[in-house]
Amino acid sequence: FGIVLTGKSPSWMSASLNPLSESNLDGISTIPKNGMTPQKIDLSARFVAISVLADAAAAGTFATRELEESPYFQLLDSRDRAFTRLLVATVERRIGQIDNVLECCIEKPNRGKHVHFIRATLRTGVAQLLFLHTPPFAAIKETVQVLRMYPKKPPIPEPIIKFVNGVLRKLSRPADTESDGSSEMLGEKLLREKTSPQDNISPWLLDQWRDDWGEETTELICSEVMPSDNASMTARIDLSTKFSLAAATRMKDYTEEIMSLMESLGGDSILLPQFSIRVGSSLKGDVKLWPGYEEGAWWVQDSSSTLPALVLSSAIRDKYPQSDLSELHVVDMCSAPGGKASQLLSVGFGHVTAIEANTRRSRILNENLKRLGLLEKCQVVVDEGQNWVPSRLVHGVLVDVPCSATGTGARRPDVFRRDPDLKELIKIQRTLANHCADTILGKGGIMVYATCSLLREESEDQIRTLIERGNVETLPICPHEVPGFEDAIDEHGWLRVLPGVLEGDLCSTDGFFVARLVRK
Ligand SMILES: C[S@@+](CC[C@H](N)C(=O)[O-])C[C@H]1O[C@@H](n2cnc3c(N)ncnc32)[C@H](O)[C@@H]1O
Repeated sequence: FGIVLTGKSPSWMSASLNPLSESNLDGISTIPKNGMTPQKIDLSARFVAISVLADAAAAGTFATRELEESPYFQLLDSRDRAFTRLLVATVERRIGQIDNVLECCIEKPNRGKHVHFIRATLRTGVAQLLFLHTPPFAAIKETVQVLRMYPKKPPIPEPIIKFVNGVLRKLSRPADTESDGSSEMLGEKLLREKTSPQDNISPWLLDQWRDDWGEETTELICSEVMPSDNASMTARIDLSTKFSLAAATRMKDYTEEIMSLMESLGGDSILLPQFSIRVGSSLKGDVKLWPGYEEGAWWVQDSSSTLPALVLSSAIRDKYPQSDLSELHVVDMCSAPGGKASQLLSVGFGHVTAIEANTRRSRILNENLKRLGLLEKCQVVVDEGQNWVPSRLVHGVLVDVPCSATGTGARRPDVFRRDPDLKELIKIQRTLANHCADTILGKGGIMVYATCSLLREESEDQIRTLIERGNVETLPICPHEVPGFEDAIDEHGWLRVLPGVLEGDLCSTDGFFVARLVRK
């Protein structure tokens, strides 16, 4: 795929060069304007990965977040997209170890104009050599070639290109030859001797985990979310169906419907204990192209993320046994992209108010509910939750507060490198939780507070403070309500899911916290 860019020092990401616009596609064959020499860009997966990594590093953001929005990424075919995603995710997941290996063999790091692009190229090269096990010849040649495609002026000088080539070649050479003739690459030896998977997690976060959960459990969490071998990072995708919550709360036996959906998703998908489906490796690529997506048969939702709606629904059914769920009003506070709202709607609540502060995310929420055929019964409110007051107090509230998202790091490695404004997050979490308990929930109503955080400060500590205010108390979660997660119930009757701690298939699930309360 060759694109000819014309003009002065173009920022390859700039809106004026949006490659999706007709004029730029025409530009592939246009004669250079302003007498500038056209630059030919080989739009390969490696080029896109390196460019997005370099731009993200320059902007202080994360490439895994920016990638899908990149106009050049959208021009790649689906195979190249998958490889680009893999390259970017591997670099960002392993960035601490990659940089430590590079530090061992670069005496004077480049600090010039091209610093971000060069660093991104080196990191992408090392990621392929040491974590993706790409044959060294291809990994080095194709990666170094990207430096010659640098899309801005001035081009990267040839001596620098040779230097990058030299570093990657050095790392790929045998370190020592064993007596049996086998040898490991220098890069592999450095990786083994000088780095540890924990180098990829911010030290403040590791310290906090040690304080919160102790050394042994922190080791378990780390080995699950950052295994020493990249090969064990299998892509785990769990789906919820419209039948899952009703089946898990034993409202109706939907086994047949769920099994038939599983079959359509490939013979290697498995049923999780709370009726999520974990898809097998036979399903690849864009989830939007998988069977049943268009028809709204399922949505992507991690199995631990299904727990808040599960324990809310089961308590409301116990509390109001005579009522039809369609008569009850529940609020889904902090709703986008709508996984939990979809569960509540699919189980039959007749009146669900979904509140979301972020306009862009509320559009995604709307689209998701529409695709699933659930929008009709849902009132979507785009506002800060603390401003919303119901005309009548409601029967249930699920408040899934914004948080550090540290429980989702196995899938979104950037959360382990971010430095979130915890003070601000804790403040908004408290404001939202207090507002739900004081102003939204009726007497005897059920409230569920949830975070996908691995920090007590955002979870257990918040619930303690909320209970101390006096108008809510814990309604303990019982083992029979949370199939597969029984061992995650703590001494208070709250659910604390830590990656790597549960047995079997649920061992790899996201970290989550769920507390259920009742309004006094
Ligand atoms: C953890 S996510 C929610 C996930 C969602 N419950 C689901 O299951 O798909 C938190 C959401 O809260 C939203 N948010 C942040 N502050 C908010 C506020 N003050 N009021 C309402 N929503 C807020 C964020 O935009 C984000 O979409």
